[in-house]
Amino acid sequence: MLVLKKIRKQFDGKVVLNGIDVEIANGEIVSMLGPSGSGKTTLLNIILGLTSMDSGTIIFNDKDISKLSMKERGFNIVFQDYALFPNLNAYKNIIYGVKNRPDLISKEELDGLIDFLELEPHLSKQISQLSGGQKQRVALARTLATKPKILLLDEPLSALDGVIKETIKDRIKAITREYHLTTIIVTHDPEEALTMSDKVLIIDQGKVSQFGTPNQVIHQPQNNFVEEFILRQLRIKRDNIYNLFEGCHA
Ligand SMILES: Nc1ncnc2c1ncn2[C@@H]1O[C@H](COP(=O)(O)OP(=O)(O)OP(=O)(O)O)[C@@H](O)[C@H]1O
Repeated sequence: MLVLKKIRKQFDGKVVLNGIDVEIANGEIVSMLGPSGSGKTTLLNIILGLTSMDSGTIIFNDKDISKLSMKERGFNIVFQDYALFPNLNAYKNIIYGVKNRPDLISKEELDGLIDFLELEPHLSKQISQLSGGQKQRVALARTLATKPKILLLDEPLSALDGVIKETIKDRIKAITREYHLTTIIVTHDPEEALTMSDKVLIIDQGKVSQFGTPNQVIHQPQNNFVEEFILRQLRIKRDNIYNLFEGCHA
């Protein structure tokens, strides 16, 4: 279990996280949802160990990891822009973090991962030759190859559209279930959060606005912000689609 206790963070005197308390069970997929600037990426980076917090405690499987370095924590992230190495082909990108670590992942496991993400046909391609969805899968494979104890994804679907988005969504869900991997996803899209996760962590002005299952968020919004920000956006989306169909019949 990952326990965040009273996490606080300021940048240049501006409070970004104002006492975040959350418990995430092992194997759970949690989406962090909130408007732009609400502190989602900051919280993700604090969990990763990339950004320091001003105060608070992070407990992972009963151990206080607050002061451990990023490497010692053993979590890993897929960045929003994928951060792939353009001078290396897809395969070299995938094995980048495990090149000299046969103890970490066996050849069979690596092949299994490449197979699961359907990356064989693309292994020798340069990054510039890959589509958005293929880049996303290479980035995912590179991160998963390091066998992270927690997988962190920053806006994993934002650069993708349509069918590719749905495919990647399903694949992320399938792979995290397969590996029983605790996964924390940053998104600003309510639909994405509600359809991808076991729990949704809604952040507003540096505080937890609601933390619950998609069902709880939809049927028991805990406050005005959840009602306005999340449910209103979904209603607008739905109305737009219905209006479109009505337009077709006219
Ligand atoms: N390194 C930094 N130095 C100063 N201010 C920062 C730094 N990183 C983030 N901030 C500020 O902290 C606030 C929260 O940023 P953060 O990136 O965590 O928000 P977010 O919810 O992920 O937003 P978005 O959805 O737009 O990515 C913003 O006002 C941002 O300008």
